[in-house]
Amino acid sequence: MDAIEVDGLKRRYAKGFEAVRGVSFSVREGEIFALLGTNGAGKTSTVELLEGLARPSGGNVRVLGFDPYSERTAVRPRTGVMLQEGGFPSELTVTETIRMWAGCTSDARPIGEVLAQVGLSDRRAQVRVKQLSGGERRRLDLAMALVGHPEVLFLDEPTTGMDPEGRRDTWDLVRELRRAGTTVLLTTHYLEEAEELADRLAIMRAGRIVTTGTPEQVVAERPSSIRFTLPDGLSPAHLPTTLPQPTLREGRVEIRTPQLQSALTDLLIWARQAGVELPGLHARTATLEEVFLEIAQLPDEADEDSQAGGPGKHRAGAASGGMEVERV
Ligand SMILES: Nc1ncnc2c1ncn2[C@@H]1O[C@H](COP(=O)(O)OP(=O)(O)OP(=O)(O)O)[C@@H](O)[C@H]1O
Repeated sequence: MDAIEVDGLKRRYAKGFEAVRGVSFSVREGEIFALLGTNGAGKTSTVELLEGLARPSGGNVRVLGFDPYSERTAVRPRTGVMLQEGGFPSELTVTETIRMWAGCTSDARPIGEVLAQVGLSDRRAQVRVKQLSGGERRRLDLAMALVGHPEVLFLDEPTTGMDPEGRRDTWDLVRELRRAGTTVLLTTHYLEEAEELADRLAIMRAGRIVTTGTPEQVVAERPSSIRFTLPDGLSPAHLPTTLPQPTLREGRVEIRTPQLQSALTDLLIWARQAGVELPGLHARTATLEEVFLEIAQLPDEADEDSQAGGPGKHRAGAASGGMEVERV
């Protein structure tokens, strides 16, 4: 059994707007899974269903084998939740806030231990919540999520507002939790965060998952690129015909290819045989940012087609592993 199982999940808000349109994925025990997507893609709407905060309008969710909405009492004590907005009483100190929360939690961990884990011990522990910086508030949010020994942890944009050091500390902490066997589902706008932490990830757009897999799998589905400056006296027509059609911009050649190794080999053999230097030669696989931007820039009208189930243009299905984007 996977720690989290999501199948055909839908969420419709008042006035019929469908924010989650049939999402399926699973998170294995002890895995870190990242949900990515532009603003409004449906990440929080999805995560709230997994947290049992609302009933899905379609599909199924299982967390540790239970329905988090109808079997909330079985699931809630075993999960930790870090919402986007903590909403703490601002007059309480850090210690008072966490003590209050620990009082509502069965089998709470020692407060000092949790505060030390998120870097809020010593003098910061006596500061009032209203005096905390944005990043410190996120640390307090995280501390609350960790009070009850969670087996599954939901982190909604955990490092928003943190400085680079705070972000690194949080990443280390999340990795430490994974080593201890905690399952983590996080949403983030930081692609670097997903690359650093996620064992697997999914990119959402307009209520659907467009692509999912390990970070390596997700980028491997996009073409790699080879770039160099066109040597004097040569035009793209001189390049080996086995290479994909190159583009030329301000003297730089770009070749986009799904077969990086073989294209690069062809290019280098040709260059050696022709006695040609390729200045500024640069070859690399796609980046998560490129994949993300490509998905984010899909035309808007495609959403309507996909919501209506119309054929053609953009078919971004509840993914099981592949890039499911088609454009005419
Ligand atoms: N309570 C609500 N009632 C109606 N529509 C809502 C409600 N909450 C969210 N939405 C809409 O649902 C869509 C998905 O929102 P959601 O907050 O899930 O996206 P998100 O991917 O988490 O975005 P962000 O990155 O900005 O947090 C958006 O169009 C949003 O306006």
